Amino acid sequence: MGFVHHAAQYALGALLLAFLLRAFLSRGKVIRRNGEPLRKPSDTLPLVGNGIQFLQARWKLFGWFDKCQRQFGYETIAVTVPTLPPGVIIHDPRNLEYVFKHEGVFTKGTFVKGRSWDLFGNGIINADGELWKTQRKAGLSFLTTANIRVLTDVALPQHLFESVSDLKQREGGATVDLQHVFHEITTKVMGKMAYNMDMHADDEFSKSFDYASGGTAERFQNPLWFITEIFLGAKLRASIAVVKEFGDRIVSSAVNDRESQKARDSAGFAEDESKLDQISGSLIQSLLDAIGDQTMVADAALTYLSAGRDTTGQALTWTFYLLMRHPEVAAKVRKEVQQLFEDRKLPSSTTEADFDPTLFTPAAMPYAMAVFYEALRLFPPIPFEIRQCTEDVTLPDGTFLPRHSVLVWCIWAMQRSKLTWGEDANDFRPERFLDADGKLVSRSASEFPVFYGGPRTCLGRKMAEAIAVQVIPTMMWLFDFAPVDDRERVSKTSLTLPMEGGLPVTVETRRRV
Ligand code: HEM
Repeated sequence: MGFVHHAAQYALGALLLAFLLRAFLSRGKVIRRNGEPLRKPSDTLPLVGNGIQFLQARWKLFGWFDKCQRQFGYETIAVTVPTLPPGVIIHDPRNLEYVFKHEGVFTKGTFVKGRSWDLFGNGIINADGELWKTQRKAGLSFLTTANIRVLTDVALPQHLFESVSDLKQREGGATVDLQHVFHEITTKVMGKMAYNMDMHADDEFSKSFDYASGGTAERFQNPLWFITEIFLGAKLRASIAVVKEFGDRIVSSAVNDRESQKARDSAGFAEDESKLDQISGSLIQSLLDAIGDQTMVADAALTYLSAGRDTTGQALTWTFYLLMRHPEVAAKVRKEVQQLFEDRKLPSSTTEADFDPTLFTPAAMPYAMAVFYEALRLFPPIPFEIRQCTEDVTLPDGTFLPRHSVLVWCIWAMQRSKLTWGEDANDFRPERFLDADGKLVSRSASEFPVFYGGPRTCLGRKMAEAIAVQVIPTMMWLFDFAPVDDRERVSKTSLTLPMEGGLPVTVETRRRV
C-alpha cells in the first residue's frame, strides 16, 4: 500500500512537471480569438480547470456539454483538463465543416490513439495515411451496392425472422431485452457477411468487447488513466486479451475459408453457392488481400465489427425506446406500412408467412427513415469526437489553435442546439426530416454529424439505413412492445452509446390490424 501511495505521488509530481514544461515550451502560441483568450464554462476551476466534470459518469458529462452549448450557442470555448494539451469545444457547424474538409490537419493524433491503441491497434479508426486508405478501400469493396442488395434480400430477412420467431415464443408477459434482440441481429448479419462466421450477442467475445469499450472510453475522461490502470486495470487487460484472441480467430477462419474455397473452385462446386454464400466473408478476404500482415488484419476486422454492429444495434434500441414513449409516432409508422400494402394490393397480414420485409426500402418508407434519423439525432451512437491539430490553424470563426491543441465536439449536445434545430430541438419529431410532400430532406454533415463527414465519413451508412428501414416497420407491424417501467434510460460508459441495463420490454403479437 505504501509503495502504491509513493508511486502515485511520484507519478503525479512527474505529470505536473511535464505539464509545466509543456506550458513553458508552448508559451507565445496560445489559443486565441481576435487576440483575446476564449471564454470558459462557468464552472471552470483554478488549476484543475474542467477536470472534475470529465471524471463524472459519461451520461452526466453529455449533460454538461449540453449546458455549455445552451450557454454559449455557436461560440467556441476553452476546455482545460490537467495533463492534457490546451483545447477547445466547438459548437458551430461552420467550424465542423472546416474540420471535415481538412482531415490531414485535424487527426486523431497521439491523444486519441494513445488511448484506443490497446483495443483497436492499427484498425481503420486509428489508422492514417496508406494503411487507412488500404482499409477504406477494402471496406468499399465489401459495402458495394450489390452486397447491400444481398444484405437486404437474403441475410437480413433471414436473421430478422429468426428474431421474430424468438419474440413470438416470449409473448405473454415475459421480459425481453430489446437491446439484446437488435444486437443479436446486427451481430449475426455482420458475422456472416463480413467474416463468414456464426457470431452471437452472447459470445464471450461480445461481452469482453463491451467491457473493453467501456474501459477504453474511461481513458478519455480520466487524465491519470495510465496510473489508475496499473492498479485497477486487470479486468480491462483480460477483456482486451479475449478480444484480441477473437481477432486472431477471425483471421485463421478466413485463411481456412480461402483454402477450402480453392479446393471447391478446382472441383467446380462454386456454381451451387447461394448469393449469400458467395459474398460471405468478403470483408475479411479483401482485408487479407490488401494488408497481408495478419495482426493488422485482425485489428482491422475487430474495428469494422465494432463500427458496424454496435452502432446499428444501439441506434435501433434508442429508436424503439422513443417509439414506445411516442405512440402517435408508432401509429404513423404502422400507417405507412398499411399504405404500402394497399398501394401494392397486398394483404395487410400480421403473420410472417406472407410478410415480405424486402418491400421496406428507404424510398418506400420515408417516415420510418425519418424516425430513424430523429432517433440518431437525439441519441447519436458515436456521441463525442476528439481531434488534435497537426499544425497551427485558424478556424472559420477566427479561433487560432496552435499545433497539438485538442478539439472536442459533443454530437449529443450539438444535436440539441436550438440554433440548428429550432425551438423544439429537444423534442422527438421525425417530421423535421420530411418536406411538405412527405419526402426525406437531407441535412448537411456539419449540421447532422452522426455519420461524420468529409473523406472519413462513415462507410457503413447505407448498410445501417438498409437494416433500420427493414427492422423498424417489421417489428412495429408484427408486435406491440411495452416498456416494463417508465424509467428514463441512460447510456453506460462506452465508445458508443449502449443503453445501461438494456431495454426491458414485454411483447405481444399484433393479431388484427
Ligand atoms: C447507425 C449506425 C452508424 C453510425 C451512427 C455510424 C457513425 C460513424 C461515425 C461517427 C464515424 C466516424 C468515427 C471516427 O472516426 O471517430 C464512423 C466511421 C466508420 N464507420 Fe460507421 N456508423 C454506423 C454504422 C456503420 C456500419 C453498419 C458500418 C459497416 C461496417 C460502419 C463502418 C464504418 C467505418 C469503416 C468507419 C471508419 C471510416 C474511416 O475512418 O474512413 N459504420 N461511423
